[in-house]
Amino acid sequence: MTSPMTSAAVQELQSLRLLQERPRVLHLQLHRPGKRNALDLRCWRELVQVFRDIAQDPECRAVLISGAGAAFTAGIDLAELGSLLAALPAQDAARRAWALRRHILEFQQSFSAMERCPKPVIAAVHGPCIGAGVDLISACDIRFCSQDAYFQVKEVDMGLAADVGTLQRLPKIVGSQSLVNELAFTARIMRAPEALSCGLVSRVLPDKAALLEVALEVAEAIAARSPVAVQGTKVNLLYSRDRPVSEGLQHVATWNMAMLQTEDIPKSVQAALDKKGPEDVPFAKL
Ligand SMILES: CCC/C=C/C=C/C(=O)SCCNC(=O)CCNC(=O)[C@H](O)C(C)(C)COP(=O)(O)OP(=O)(O)OC[C@H]1O[C@@H](n2cnc3c(N)ncnc32)[C@H](O)[C@@H]1OP(=O)(O)O
Repeated sequence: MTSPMTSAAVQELQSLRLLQERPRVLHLQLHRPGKRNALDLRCWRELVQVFRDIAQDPECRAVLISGAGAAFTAGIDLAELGSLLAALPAQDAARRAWALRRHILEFQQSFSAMERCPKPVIAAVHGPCIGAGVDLISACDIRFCSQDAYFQVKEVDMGLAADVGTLQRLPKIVGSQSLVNELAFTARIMRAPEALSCGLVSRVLPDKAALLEVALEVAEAIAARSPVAVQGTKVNLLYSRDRPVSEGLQHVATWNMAMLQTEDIPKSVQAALDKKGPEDVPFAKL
């Protein structure tokens, strides 16, 4: 079963690479290994397009994101960041500010598209995950890493406040606001064991090969389940994250007044009665 996402349009990706190694699972690689997968403008744009396409792709039910080569990512491409700042309109502060605001909102779109995509996204981090890399993984649904991974909210060392999601999402992932504040104020490197203990990642694997294998297995397990159930779960978890419990409950009631009518429920119930698992049920595409 090949996803439409592995078709011609996707072959044109340059800073990303899209692989299909398991049925119904897409594996997106940050793919500038010679530059430690530094996120260039092409990459930021390709991320938006890829996740918009994945959201619409009925063959894809889960996504894995990893880094090619020696790093997950070295963060924003610093050479390009310099050029972008140098190219701002010279004559007027208001116009420079307006142009910058537009750029920042565009950068934010890349990770928001990933977060809004109803298919669960698993980040598999090995080696350095720096600056915008932390923003990126904060927008993912599940984070695993290898023993050699490290995480750094590096923006403060570059003279800026992080502005593409870390400051907004990380406190909701990591239980301790004090820890987030410390990491963001000091750019201290956090290694895999601490990332596990504070909840940034939920598993640490010995090396990259084991990491990718486990991440693909989990993606496959997600993809085997009812897409109505899984995607409804992601949408409602995200909705509820930023709202009071009462609003989340209203939302899921309204959601499920439509979705409980799915054929996936009787199929799943019958499978359970027959002592079969969801892997044995042929759920229709969504
Ligand atoms: C509106 C803005 C929104 C976004 C803001 C985001 C901000 C951030 O992301 S702040 C963080 C920026 N990143 C960094 O400060 C990391 C810089 N890189 C490193 O510290 C090291 O490269 C790293 C520890 C990741 C890996 O070290 P290693 O020894 O393995 O490799 P290097 O020899 O240093 O690098 C290999 C080639 O990659 C190029 N490169 C590395 N990082 C970047 C980068 N961020 N941008 C552009 N290019 C990068 C490096 O120059 C080498 O290239 P070459 O000399 O051509 O071989």
